[in-house]
Amino acid sequence: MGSPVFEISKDFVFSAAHQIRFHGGKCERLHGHNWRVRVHVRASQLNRIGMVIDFADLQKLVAEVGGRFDHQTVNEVPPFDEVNTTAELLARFFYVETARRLEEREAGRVVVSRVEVWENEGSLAVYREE
Ligand SMILES: Nc1nc2c(c(=O)[nH]1)N=C([C@H](O)[C@H](O)COP(=O)(O)OP(=O)(O)OP(=O)(O)O)CN2
Ligand SMILES: [Zn+2]
Repeated sequence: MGSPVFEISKDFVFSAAHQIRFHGGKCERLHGHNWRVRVHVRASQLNRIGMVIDFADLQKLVAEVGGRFDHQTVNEVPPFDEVNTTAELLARFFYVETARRLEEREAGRVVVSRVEVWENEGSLAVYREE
């Protein structure tokens, strides 16, 4: 039998405007999305009450990372004043920032496994590290 892995995820939704620099098409013009960010985290060992981490605590962590974007122009919010605002790069940002906070809180017991970012119902980018 393989070693056990538990995984949970939490969604965070924000509404914001952006434009994709150098796109060369319509997405270079300012437009908006209701972005959905799904952060998946995993652990081999559950906490003392049988959770990877409480959904509510994960929600707080992800909201700390993503709250800065809500009802803003993403291109004006660092680091996206210098980094392009693609779903791929937003996914990487949520991954790195959530991973840092989880490490501080859980000392390595819980790690981010992947981050999914939807720009709309049919357009998804995934970031993970191998
Ligand atoms: N690989 C990526 N491609 C595109 C990105 C991206 O982040 N990564 N982003 C965009 C634009 O932000 C655009 O607003 C979204 O594109 P799209 O999903 O094509 O949106 P539409 O509303 O035009 O989609 P339809 O399903 O065709 O209506 C572009 N590409
Ligand atoms: Zn867009």
